[in-house]
Amino acid sequence: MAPIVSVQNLTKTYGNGFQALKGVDLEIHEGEILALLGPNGAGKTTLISIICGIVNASAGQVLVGGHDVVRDFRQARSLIGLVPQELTTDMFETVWNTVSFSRGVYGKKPNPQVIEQVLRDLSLWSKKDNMLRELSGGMKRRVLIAKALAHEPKILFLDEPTAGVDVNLRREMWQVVEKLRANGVTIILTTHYIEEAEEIADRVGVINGGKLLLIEEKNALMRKLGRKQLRLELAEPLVTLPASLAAYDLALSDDGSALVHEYQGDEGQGSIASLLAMLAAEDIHFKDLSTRQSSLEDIFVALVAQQAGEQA
Ligand SMILES: Nc1ncnc2c1ncn2[C@@H]1O[C@H](COP(=O)(O)OP(=O)(O)OP(=O)(O)O)[C@@H](O)[C@H]1O
Repeated sequence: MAPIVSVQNLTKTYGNGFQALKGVDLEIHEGEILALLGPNGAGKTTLISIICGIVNASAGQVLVGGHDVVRDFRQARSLIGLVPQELTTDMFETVWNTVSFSRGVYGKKPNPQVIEQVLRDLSLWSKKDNMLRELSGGMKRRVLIAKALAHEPKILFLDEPTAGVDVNLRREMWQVVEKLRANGVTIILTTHYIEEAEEIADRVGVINGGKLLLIEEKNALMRKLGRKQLRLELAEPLVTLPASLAAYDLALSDDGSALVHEYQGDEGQGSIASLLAMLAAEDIHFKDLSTRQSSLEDIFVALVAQQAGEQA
C-alpha cells in the first residue's frame, strides 16, 4: 500500500542560515501511530510544519495522500488535522462555535452531526455551550484536538499533546488517540515523554540534529536494542568470580554480594539456563533474583549520545 505521507530528502535552512533539517526521508503508513522523539531543537516541529504546509522546505518533496504539499496545497491540507501546543483562539467564544468554525476554514460544509460526534468522542459534549475561558486546562487541550478533527482529516498531527498535563489526563489523551486510530485515523505525535511513545506508538522515529536517526517498529526496536539485566543476590558473598564463569557477561557487585548478568533481549533464555546450571555446579547459591529490561528511554539516550560522539 502506498504510504499516506511520503517525505523525500527534505532539507530546511532557515533565513538566518540555520539548517534545521538535513535530508529527511520518511514514509508514514495509513492507520499507524508514529511517535517522533527528539530532544529540544531536534527539528520535529519543523518537519511537521513542512508536512502540514505551514513552513516551506528548502529542498525535497512531501506528498500527502499523493498530493504535493506545495503544488496541491488545498487537497493535501484538507487531509490533515494539526493539534498545536497552545490554544490561540478567542477565549470568549463557545466550544461549539470554535470547533464549528474550524471545519469551515477547510471549506467543508457545516455538518452539526460531525461536530456533535467529535465533541462526544472527546467528552466535551456537556461543555459545548461554555466559553473556552471557563474550561480547565485539560479540556482546552481536548478543544484543540476537536478543532483539528472538525473537518474529518485522515491524518492527525499532535505536537507535544501531553506536555505539562497531569498523569490522569495523559492517560485520557492516550485513550482518545487509541479511539481515533480505531476509527482509521493515522496519528503522528511528537513527544519528549518516552514512556508515551513506549505505551502507544506502533513505530518510533528518533530525530536529532535535523536527521532521522532511525525509524522502526517499537517492538522490534525494543527487541533489537533493548538490553536485559539479571541480578542475583548471593547467599554468601564472593571475593572473585570463578574462572568457569568467564564466558558469561557477568559482573560482581563491589561488596561481592550480587552477580549481574547483562544480555541482549532476544538471546536470553539459553544463556540464563546454562548460567544458572553453572552456578549450581560451582556451589554458588542465591537468595533472590530480579530482572530489568532497558527501556526505550535507555535506547534513546544511547542513540543521541552516540550521534553526539560521532559529530565531536
Ligand atoms: N524561524 C526560525 N528561524 C531560525 N531558526 C529556527 C526557526 N524555527 C526553528 N529554528 C531552529 O531550528 C531548530 C529546530 O527547531 P524545531 O522547533 O523544529 O525543533 P523541535 O525538535 O520541535 O524542538 P522542541 O522539542 O524544543 O519543540 C532549532 O535549533 C530552532 O532554534
